[in-house]
Amino acid sequence: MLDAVTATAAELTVEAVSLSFGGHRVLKEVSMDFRPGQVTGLIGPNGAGKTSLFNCLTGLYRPQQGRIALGGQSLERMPPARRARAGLSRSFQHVALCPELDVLENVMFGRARLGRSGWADAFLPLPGGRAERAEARAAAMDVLRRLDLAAFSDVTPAGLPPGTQRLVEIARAIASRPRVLLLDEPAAGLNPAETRQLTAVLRGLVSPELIIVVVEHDMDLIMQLCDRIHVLNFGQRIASGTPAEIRADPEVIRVYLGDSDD
Ligand SMILES: Nc1ncnc2c1ncn2[C@@H]1O[C@H](COP(=O)(O)OP(=O)(O)OP(=O)(O)O)[C@@H](O)[C@H]1O
Repeated sequence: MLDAVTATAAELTVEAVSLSFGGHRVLKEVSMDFRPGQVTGLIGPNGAGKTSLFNCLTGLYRPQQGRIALGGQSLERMPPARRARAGLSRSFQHVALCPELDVLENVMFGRARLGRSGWADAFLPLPGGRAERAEARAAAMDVLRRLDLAAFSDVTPAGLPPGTQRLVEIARAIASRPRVLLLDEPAAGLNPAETRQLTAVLRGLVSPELIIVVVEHDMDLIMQLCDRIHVLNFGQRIASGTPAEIRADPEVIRVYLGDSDD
């Protein structure tokens, strides 16, 4: 029989990843893992390489060295679209919802990777896509209810407050039932009340199969939300640990927390 460790879902692993632009080394032999059932924070000063590492995970950037694997399967030769189909889902620093679609349709768009007949069938009135469209609507509506967004299903995103738009983005990201949810500065532009709501929503998403990774400068959110934290500085991992361990790490305090966690 499998023991508890081997029976858990797949880990996302980064091994000795290095990335350069011209002569500028942005990531230097970075190794870390991201575990299912946990929220992992990725923090560090501006320019430390956090977004670049996200871009390596999603396939937007190709590291010159190192290995990235999900459940032991190398992602190296997989272009971004295939990684998305393999279960990597991402939200961006700036809200990137489709302004012409209403909230429900935006979330349905997130389900497109699960569809058998492609995203066009989810929207165009083609006969082959009718059943799939109904299924996608129902599933998207379920996600909206889960995030307390059902009341906004038929409005377009532009009229919604920033915190609600952010939650719609997250709804779209989880509608694809990802194995890995990568959130790049989800609290950017939100007020404290919206940030608290976001923290609660993200905590509610934790499930045994799902890997959640959050890049964020809001240390209250990071410390409340995360089970583990990795810290980058000048492209190098300088610490990994629980929030309490990271808070007490002298190197992390020196390069990052010293003037931001007061
Ligand atoms: N496409 C690119 N071309 C050249 N340099 C890049 C590129 N992408 C990132 N960089 C450089 O890599 C370094 C790390 O940037 P990155 O955006 O990954 O940092 P970050 O930790 O996410 O910062 P922030 O907290 O400000 O978002 C920076 O010096 C940046 O200028």
